[in-house]
Amino acid sequence: MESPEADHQASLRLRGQAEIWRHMFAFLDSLALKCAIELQIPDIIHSQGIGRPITLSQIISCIDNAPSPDISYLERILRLWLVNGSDEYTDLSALYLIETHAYVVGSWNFLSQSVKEGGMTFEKAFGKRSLWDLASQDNRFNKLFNDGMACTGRILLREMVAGYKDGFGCLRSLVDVGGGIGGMISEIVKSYPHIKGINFDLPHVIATAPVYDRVSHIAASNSKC
Ligand SMILES: C[S@@+](CC[C@H](N)C(=O)[O-])C[C@H]1O[C@@H](n2cnc3c(N)ncnc32)[C@H](O)[C@@H]1O
Repeated sequence: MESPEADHQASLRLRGQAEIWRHMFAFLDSLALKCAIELQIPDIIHSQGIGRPITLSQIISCIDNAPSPDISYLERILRLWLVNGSDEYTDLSALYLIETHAYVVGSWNFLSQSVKEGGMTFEKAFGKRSLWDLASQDNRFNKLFNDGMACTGRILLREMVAGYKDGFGCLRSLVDVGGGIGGMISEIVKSYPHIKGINFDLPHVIATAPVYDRVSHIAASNSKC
């Protein structure tokens, strides 16, 4: 039989190992949730109505562009994931897809290199100075990024307008610098129609911004940031 001290050391080693395994696979929850969002599973379940059960076969039959769907994979994802229902104002799906995108996650793999030799992880991973540079050359990512920003913007803005009631009253115009596609400024001028809104962002972002009443979009003169 081992001594109590040896037992204690062995138990510490095992706990350390378990902790490393936990970190090693922590990404699985994030990526399973990303998969569920990409397949629009929350929307499919939500469209059934709150509290109404839906079978795996019903879910899989509602997934768009699935030429040969595999129900066993769907079952594995749903074992990892629960639905609470969502609404337009609390839905963080678009932001989640940014944060788990290869451009965002990829640069973290260069952290140790940056510690050793300095320089930005993002530049080492992708040869670009910033996420904005990449977005300007990748239309799909540009849309994903702008939609993701707009979804957090809506959530923040709802709280801001509710809590900051008199703060906007004295303003005649308001500029949102780095305002993305203008979601936040458009909501402010909707609640305060006397304000003239200006949305300022990079050209590739402004190019995709919707038209809003009482909001002018202005593109920054160059994309260096
Ligand atoms: C974190 S996002 C915020 C987006 C926006 N506020 C929203 O909530 O939707 C930062 C924004 O700054 C913009 N940006 C970065 N560099 C800029 C620059 N030099 N001039 C203008 N906008 C810039 C990006 O394109 C991006 O839309």
